[in-house]
Amino acid sequence: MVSRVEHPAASYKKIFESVEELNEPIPAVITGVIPSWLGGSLLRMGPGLFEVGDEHFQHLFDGQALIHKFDLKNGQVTYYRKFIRTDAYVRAMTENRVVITEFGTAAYPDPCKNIFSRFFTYFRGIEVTDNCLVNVYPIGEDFYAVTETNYITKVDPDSLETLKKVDLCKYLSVNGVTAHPHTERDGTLYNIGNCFGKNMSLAYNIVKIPPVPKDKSDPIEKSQVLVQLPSSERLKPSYVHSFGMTDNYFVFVEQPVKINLLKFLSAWSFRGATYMDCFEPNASMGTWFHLASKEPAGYLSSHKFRTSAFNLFHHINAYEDEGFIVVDLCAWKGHEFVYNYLYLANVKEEWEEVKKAAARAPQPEEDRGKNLVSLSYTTATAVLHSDGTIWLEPEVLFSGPRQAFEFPQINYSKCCGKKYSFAYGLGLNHFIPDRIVKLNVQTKETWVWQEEDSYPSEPLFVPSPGATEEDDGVLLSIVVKPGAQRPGSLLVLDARNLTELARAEVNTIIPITLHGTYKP
Ligand SMILES: CCCCCCCCCCCCCCCC(=O)OC/C=C(C)/C=C/C=C(C)/C=C/C1=C(C)CCCC1(C)C
Ligand SMILES: [Fe+2]
Repeated sequence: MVSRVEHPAASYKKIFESVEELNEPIPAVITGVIPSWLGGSLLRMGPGLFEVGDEHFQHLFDGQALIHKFDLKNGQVTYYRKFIRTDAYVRAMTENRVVITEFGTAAYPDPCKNIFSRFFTYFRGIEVTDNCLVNVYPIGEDFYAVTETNYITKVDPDSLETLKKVDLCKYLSVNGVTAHPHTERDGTLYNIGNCFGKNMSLAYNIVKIPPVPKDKSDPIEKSQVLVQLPSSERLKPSYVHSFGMTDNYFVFVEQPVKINLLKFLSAWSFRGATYMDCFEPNASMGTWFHLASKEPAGYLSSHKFRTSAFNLFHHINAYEDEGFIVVDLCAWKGHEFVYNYLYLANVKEEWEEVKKAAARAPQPEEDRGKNLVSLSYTTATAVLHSDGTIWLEPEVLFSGPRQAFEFPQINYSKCCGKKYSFAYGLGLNHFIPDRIVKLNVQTKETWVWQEEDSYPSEPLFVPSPGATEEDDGVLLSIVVKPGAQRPGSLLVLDARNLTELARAEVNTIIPITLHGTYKP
């Protein structure tokens, strides 16, 4: 699956540019045949506004949250999008400037205010962003657009209207949770987040939101902390973007990208500080794996699993087999933070510059290990050392120079936490998304969908009704082809071999989307 594709025209810049929301859904022009059983909505989140007034957002994860929807019904498709009315968005629109500090862009006090109110603005404390550009998923019967802070935003999945802002701190002892919860068949939802505990102690809390109660009340009100995991450093928790879940265990990977809490708490009183300024690498800790049992919930503190340094954003899947826990991840070798390379100025460079920057960044490839684990199908190793630590070496499932397999998806309803064969992902070519990949995690066989000057998004797997095979279903991805007559499209691929079944094209550019949900 190693791509040799080049992008000299740099048309990928278009997916990092602002667009307007739509007043009503627009019909798409369909080629091919959309399976008749495929009726529902593809909901996705991403940044859609990259500047306000004369101020530009700096980082890929700063643009204001835009929700996208492709509706599929009776073989017809429409496309719709709306900006989420977060406080960050509404206040930016009202004041025509960045009002709330984003991940990599600082807000400055209003220059029109007098010196006293500007002074007090500095000391009002941290105004945490609610810019929910990362993902949208259901909690009970409701849908929420989310980032990684304590604020999540309830949205109407039909009209895309913003309904209400919810502060998770009211219900849970966390400073934020990931945008990648796990959901069980009955609707129970698990997530993980940093918690700056008592006496400045730090921990990661795994939290649980139950299914909708019989009285139909809001399940978020019944949230609870299930288990607490310790931080390797007292004042520096690691950045956490996702976690793994098997039938009986939670898997938390503590990566060497640290949040310096002192910097975090003090940085905000200085002009121009952002979340990005509070991260720092730990060059000596490597990467720590933590396990917690689900039932009864408890941290397994006697197990000290360690491996060499990598950045981790996305778990692919984890499962138990013959007494082992197999954990599949998208890893980036090294301790330097990959997000340092995702400033908009970098990803909007000309192609040769994009390639040079990606060559300096942590690499998605890994080295091969020795076969000491007794599972017949893996070369991954786990070696017990005299100090009680267990040193892990991975088996590399895919590796290519500056070619990442990222934004992984699986047949979630069938395979989450279970032994499985197929992962689907977005192929990043020097950070530019330019192909869709299917990977057989057992045999390492790959399949690729790729088209010239086309930039796809994370492919979501939708199973065929009554399917018995793991890969019997379709992949849905938003593809942007900037030079085309109808540059935005919904692509429907046969998940068995990545052949195109249909595409539904609209006459608008669709900016980059990060994650989303298919609502049947
Ligand atoms: C789709 C194509 C992408 C093209 C480029 C991608 C390059 C790929 C690099 C690897 C994959 C990265 C995946 C990341 C995906 C993502 O969605 O990230 C978005 C994350 C955001 C917006 C995180 C925001 C987090 C915040 C504001 C956290 C705040 C906090 C702290 C830092 C400390 C604790 C408190 C608090 C407030 C929670
Ligand atoms: Fe993510």
